[in-house]
Amino acid sequence: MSLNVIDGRQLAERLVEEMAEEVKTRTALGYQRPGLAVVLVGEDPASAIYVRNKIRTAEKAGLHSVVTHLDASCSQQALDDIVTDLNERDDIDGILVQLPLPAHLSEERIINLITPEKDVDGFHPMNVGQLATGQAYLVPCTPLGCLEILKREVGDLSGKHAVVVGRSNIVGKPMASMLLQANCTVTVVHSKTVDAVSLCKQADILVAAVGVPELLDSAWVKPGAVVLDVGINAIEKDGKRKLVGDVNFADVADICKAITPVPGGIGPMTIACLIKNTLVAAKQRGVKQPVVKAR
Ligand SMILES: Nc1nc(=O)c2c([nH]1)NC[C@@H]1CN(c3ccc(C(=O)N[C@@H](CCC(=O)O)C(=O)O)cc3)C=[N+]21
Ligand SMILES: [Mg+2]
Repeated sequence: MSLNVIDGRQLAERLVEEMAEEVKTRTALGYQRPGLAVVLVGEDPASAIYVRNKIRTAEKAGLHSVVTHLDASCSQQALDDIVTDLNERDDIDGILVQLPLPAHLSEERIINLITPEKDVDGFHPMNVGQLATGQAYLVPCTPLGCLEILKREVGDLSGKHAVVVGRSNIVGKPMASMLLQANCTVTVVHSKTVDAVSLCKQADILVAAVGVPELLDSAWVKPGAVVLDVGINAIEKDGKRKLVGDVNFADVADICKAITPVPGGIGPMTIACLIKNTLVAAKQRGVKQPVVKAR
């Protein structure tokens, strides 16, 4: 079987270019530039890199962006105040508070505090409920990126057996909702599942989101399956730091129809979908301000 390694970087770049065109058109019509706010608490180096990537991509798309960096020891009240202010700001369409938060801060409280209209992560219970009832508005970026890839690689998903490995609120659960909405037969496999391997082996579409380095090898994959690897795990190999997914790429690559690599697969698509959600939020809010043309 000829192997198809899905180039998430290239696809994401194309999506961002398309969105940049759309932003240009909208601003030319007098709409305010879509605005994305990212809030980072603490000094985790991986989080800092992700936030920088998000802002760089937002700028490529022509968005207005604001980063708020709070000290790791900041109070819940200080974080709440920042979010409340962003909720009210007219120049901000999308708000993302980078997770995980330091242990003394409540993620649940922040997820509930971000106004659903600006919740570009799609984590607010209102947006989760809208997705679950087929009224999707803002949906989580990582599964949305997965769906974009599947639309291109598989086309019509109707009747396909999709197996999602992992049941997090961020990836597994919303991924299962979206696949169900697209008329797949959906199985969710998790740590308490009996015989996960044989269930995965039946998948036409296999989404791995467990956070265990290279857990899924060829025994888990049906020949001809499309495999999406959501995991981003830093491991030591031959004394060097290396990023690997939840799938043993080398072992699986020659039996599947298509596979996303790590890095360069789902990660860049997640960020492209964050920009997409910011545009969705901006259009829904529809803030149009008079344009004063300098001459
Ligand atoms: N509120 C919130 N929303 C998020 O969406 C969110 C979050 N918090 N916290 C952290 C995770 C992680 N995440 C990634 C996004 C892109 C890449 C990405 O682009 N990765 C590249 C490069 C990775 C690298 O070189 O380190 C790749 O896979 O090719 C990775 C990870 C979003 N997250
Ligand atoms: Mg996200």
